[in-house]
Amino acid sequence: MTGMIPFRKMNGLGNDFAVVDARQAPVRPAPEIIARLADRANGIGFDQFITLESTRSGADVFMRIDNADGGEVAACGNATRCVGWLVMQESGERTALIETRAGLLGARQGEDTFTISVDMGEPKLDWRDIPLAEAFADTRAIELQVGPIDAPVLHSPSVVNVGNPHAIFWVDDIWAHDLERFGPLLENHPIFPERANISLAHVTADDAITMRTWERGVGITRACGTAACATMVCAARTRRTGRKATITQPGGILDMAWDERDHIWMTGPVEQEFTGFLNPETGRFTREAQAA
Ligand SMILES: N[C@@H](CCC[C@H](N)C(=O)O)C(=O)O
Repeated sequence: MTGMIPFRKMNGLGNDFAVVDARQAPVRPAPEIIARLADRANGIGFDQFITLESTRSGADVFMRIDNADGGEVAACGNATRCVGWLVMQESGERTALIETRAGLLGARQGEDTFTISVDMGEPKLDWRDIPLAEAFADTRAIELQVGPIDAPVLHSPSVVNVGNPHAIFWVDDIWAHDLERFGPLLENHPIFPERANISLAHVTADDAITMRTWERGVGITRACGTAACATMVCAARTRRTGRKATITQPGGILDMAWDERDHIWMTGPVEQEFTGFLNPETGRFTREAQAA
């Protein structure tokens, strides 16, 4: 029987996480306990549950990621920055190497302690890797639409996998569409056998994009790091922008670049909110203190 264990609440641009340390003793709450803890009315309230585990890969830490619905996923950009920051706090170094199910990700301190850059690796562009349920030779714009066949309200998204699957719909106004309604329909569309994160993106300049995201397994988020990575790649691939852009989401701004080695770089803030204790078997929790 496990007792109460410490957690810390963190966020990157308002995309928030409960982070637990399982490097000394295993911690693996059941999906329904994670969903209960994620609940904003009665639980801690978060988008992802992050577990730090030990690893023999040579990385500093393995980061396990569970969505608010309790489903495990391979990638989370904003949490990678938070975990990078935590590792750097522990080690006193200015870099960190984080193992995820999507690969090894390098993080480094930015212009101040609370700004972290992460190398999110290479995008996967082939339809089989996204994955899609049917073949599309060109994933810059796939046949998928919402609304009447002759006057769709959303159509022809760009799709990409940046450790997790994303579809980006290009629009003129990210607030003109009912993402709360279309998000769950598109997330669960049969074209996406592993479901997908769904974003609306508006290119405002050659180096600036505004966007918002319906996250798979979560819903509307204030920010999504991997969605920003996906949007950078898709915007550059479709020649809507160059290979560097600021991406503005409701929670704030990320600096993005898709470099000449095909790696995606994301730079943005991390924040510690408070600490507490939780019981991973029962979902009971207490909130302890405001983080310094
Ligand atoms: N918030 C994340 C993405 C988390 C995972 C996503 N919901 C999925 O199911 O793939 C980010 O910052 O990237």
